Amino acid sequence: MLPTLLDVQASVGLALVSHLFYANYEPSAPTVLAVYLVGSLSYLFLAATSHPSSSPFDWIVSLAVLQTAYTASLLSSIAAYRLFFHRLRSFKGPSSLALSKWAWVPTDLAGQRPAKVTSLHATYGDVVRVGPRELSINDVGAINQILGGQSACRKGPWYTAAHGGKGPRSLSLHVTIDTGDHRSRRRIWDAGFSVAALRSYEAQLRQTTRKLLTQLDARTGGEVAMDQWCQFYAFDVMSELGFSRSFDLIGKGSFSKPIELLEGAMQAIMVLGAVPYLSAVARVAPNPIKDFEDFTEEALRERVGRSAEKKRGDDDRADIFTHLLGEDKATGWKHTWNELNADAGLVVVAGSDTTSSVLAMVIFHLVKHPDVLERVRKELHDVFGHDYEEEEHDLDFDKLAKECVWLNAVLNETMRLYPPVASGLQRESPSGASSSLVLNLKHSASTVVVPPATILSVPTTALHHDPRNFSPSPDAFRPERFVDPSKEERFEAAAFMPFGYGPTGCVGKKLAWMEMRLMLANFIGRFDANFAPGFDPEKYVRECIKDTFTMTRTAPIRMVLSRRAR
Ligand code: HEM
Repeated sequence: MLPTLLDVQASVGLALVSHLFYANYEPSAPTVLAVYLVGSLSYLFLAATSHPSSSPFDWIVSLAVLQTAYTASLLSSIAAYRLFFHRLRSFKGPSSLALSKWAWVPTDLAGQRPAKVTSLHATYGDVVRVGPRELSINDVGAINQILGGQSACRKGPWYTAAHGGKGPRSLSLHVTIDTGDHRSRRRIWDAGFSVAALRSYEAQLRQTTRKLLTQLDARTGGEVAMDQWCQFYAFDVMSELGFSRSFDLIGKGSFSKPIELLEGAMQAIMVLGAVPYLSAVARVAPNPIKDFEDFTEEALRERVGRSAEKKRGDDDRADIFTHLLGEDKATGWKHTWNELNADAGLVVVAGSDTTSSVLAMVIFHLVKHPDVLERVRKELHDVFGHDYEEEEHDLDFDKLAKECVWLNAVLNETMRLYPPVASGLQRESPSGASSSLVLNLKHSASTVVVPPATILSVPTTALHHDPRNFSPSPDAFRPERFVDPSKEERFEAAAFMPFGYGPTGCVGKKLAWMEMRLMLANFIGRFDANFAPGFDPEKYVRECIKDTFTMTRTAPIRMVLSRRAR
């Protein structure tokens, strides 16, 4: 028994009807699978009742023919629609990306999305179609309109995919899409990073910095994986300031298993975020970061258990959870257990990979540019006196921020060259039929009309490396551009956005700055550093830096430290 021509035509017709339906009500992966399953079982039932003399093998062959006709027609119809009829059809970009976001998977697996987006803008211009319904806008004028407080855009489907299908009141702040909910929660978070809160973290920050220096001291003369020590430092800081409990990676001098798992899983999050269908499938697979989640949940449980001691004043250390366990005074919003749990993971992830990447890369660049290192060191001596590198010398946070211009410039320049969150942050324009968004582009002095329900991003790396924003030599490490921007050919301050922008921008920015300045100033004072024998910095930059939403490295930055003579 083979299907008749009429059967095949019916399959093709059904595919076209499905496409019409799918175009209006974008289905989830389980819905698509359910349609296939129900359709197939119904066909088998019909075949069995109308052709009882044929064998089950014949019915299955017949079903396979019809399924192939259905799938091929559905995919062809979707492809033709996306290329020739879609509301974004007039925007330039590679056809592969207009057809499907699956085309991003090889690039994301290689961790090269920021470089690829930058090269797409060089080829196609400032507005590029980078997905069936997605545009990348490489223009400083679009930042406020897409990410700013007045923007009608909200977080895009990447964030839904990244939260792995958790229900409402179970999400972390970062993946909370509803703007009202985000605002209430953000106010609670903001309290944890207020001036007073940051002051209360200073002593702990100094203590962790001392611990790091002591451990590095013990390793002078031998080889150290400098980037990993920066990670140990940042993870310990976040566990201590997050939950008043140390992961103690610095003490152990190695990663614990949950943190290692987390690092491995970041790439998966990047790929799954690009292709939401994949994330639906991944949801039924074993959770790769279960150990990490159990670990942060356990830390949270212990922390909540200690709340009573803190209230009694037996433990007066303040931490970020002191604030997250409170409520928003304006709306009375109080976090659920699942939200607190998700935020426990967020504290660790958001605060660690980012800060550690900047520290690793700034030390890398200072070793590569000894003249700049000397400049920073001289300034530290001028500000703090010649004995500032003495042990236990507590550097003043305000002086580090306000008087150490070169120290701040090298950190800024590192974040310009290697923003730790390197790809554009995804937002979605409103979906109502009359909700087109008109963006005013600065460089081309033109406007672009963005159709409703378009996914948008402003590509951070492309902006940071654009000669129209930073000149001369936008790809070179030139911290002097931040020392005196007025002397630069081009310095577009608004195009520098390593911490994101607007109401969803980085809540931990000030803490990150305190941590980075303190660690770097102390490190520079105490150690001379060289690349380890055989380490090739040029090759390292070319081959070992990957974007997995936050920056990761595929090999250690090998250095040899020596203690500076007093
Ligand atoms: C150099 C260090 C850091 C950089 C470059 C950085 C960068 C960013 C960026 C670009 C965003 C926006 C992400 C988005 O819109 O999807 C963000 C958000 C966030 N960051 Fe940071 N970050 C850093 C350090 C920290 C630290 C130390 C913390 C402390 C916990 C932190 C906590 C957060 C949180 C909670 C969010 C989500 C904010 C929200 O959705 O309202 N970050 N960060």
